[in-house]
Amino acid sequence: MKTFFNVEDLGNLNDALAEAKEIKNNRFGYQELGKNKTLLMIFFNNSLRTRLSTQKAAMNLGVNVIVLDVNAGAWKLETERGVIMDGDKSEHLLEAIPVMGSYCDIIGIRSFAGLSDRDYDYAETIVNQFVKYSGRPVFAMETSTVHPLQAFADLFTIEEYKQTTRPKVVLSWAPHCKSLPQAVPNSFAQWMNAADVDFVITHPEGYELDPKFAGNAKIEYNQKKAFDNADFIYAKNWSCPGVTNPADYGKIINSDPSWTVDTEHMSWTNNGYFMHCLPVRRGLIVTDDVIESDHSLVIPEAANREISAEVVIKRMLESL
Ligand SMILES: CCC[C@H](NC(C)=O)C(=O)O
Ligand SMILES: NC(=O)OP(=O)(O)O
Repeated sequence: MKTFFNVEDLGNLNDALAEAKEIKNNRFGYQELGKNKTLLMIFFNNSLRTRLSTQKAAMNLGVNVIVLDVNAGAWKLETERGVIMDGDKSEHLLEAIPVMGSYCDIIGIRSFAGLSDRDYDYAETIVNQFVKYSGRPVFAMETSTVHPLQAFADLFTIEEYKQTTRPKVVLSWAPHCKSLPQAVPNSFAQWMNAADVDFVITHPEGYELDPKFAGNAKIEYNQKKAFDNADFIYAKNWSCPGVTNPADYGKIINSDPSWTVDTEHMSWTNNGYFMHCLPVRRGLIVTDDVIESDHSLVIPEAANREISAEVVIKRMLESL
């Protein structure tokens, strides 16, 4: 596996979920694979779960880990070609990338969407240069448009907790005070569409996800109807994806607090579980009672990030 950005990169999804279950019970069983191998984790943005779980996963596999926070210690990087570098950027990405690639065997990268230029973000301009110029396998640790390690862990968690063969899973928008990327909902939708679940997306008008990710999912603009009889509620904020109105890309076009998930919302479900990728802003996305309830899965969901990362790194090691 040379890149991990989309669900299809794992091949058969049921096989990948079975491998995750096996690794969860035997996470130290493959340490020979990582002997004398190095993972370079590159962060252009903050992280808690991804930073810790991916390092842990690599260490489980016997892999050496280097973590680089590009904006804290490295040279400020120019990402555009054809510019005269007489500003505050000392190094160009096109030198930095192959240099970084020379120190490692596998690269993980986090580079969030800028949320100002939709074409630039949705072309994955930054990350695709790492794929092209590093000479190494590259996996996403949340890029402009995807967060597959999160979605893999989310689906694995649903498989662990589902009470029926084909559960109803609802991706619900919720309000936020900042413009957030679409990467998490994009990947969640992509992976749910590939899984054996009854998938519904609910959000105010104008927040339609890119069709590349929303696929054939049912879109329900009435949140209460969407929650009806749901088994899993996956709450997340995202800024306007610019699908219905490109001029609104990256903007907050709705702040309606009635979309905040509270106990009444959860009463509409089939005694459903609450999920969120974290970090979460209580009082905006979800109330304290819901996220602290015995049907909140946010902690086991975060713990499963170690497992999704270990499957991906293991597969990349096996293909070196
Ligand atoms: C895992 C989530 C990362 C990011 N969240 C924030 C707060 O920037 C997002 O919404 O994409
Ligand atoms: N869910 C997730 O990726 O969390 P971090 O942004 O803290 O890594």
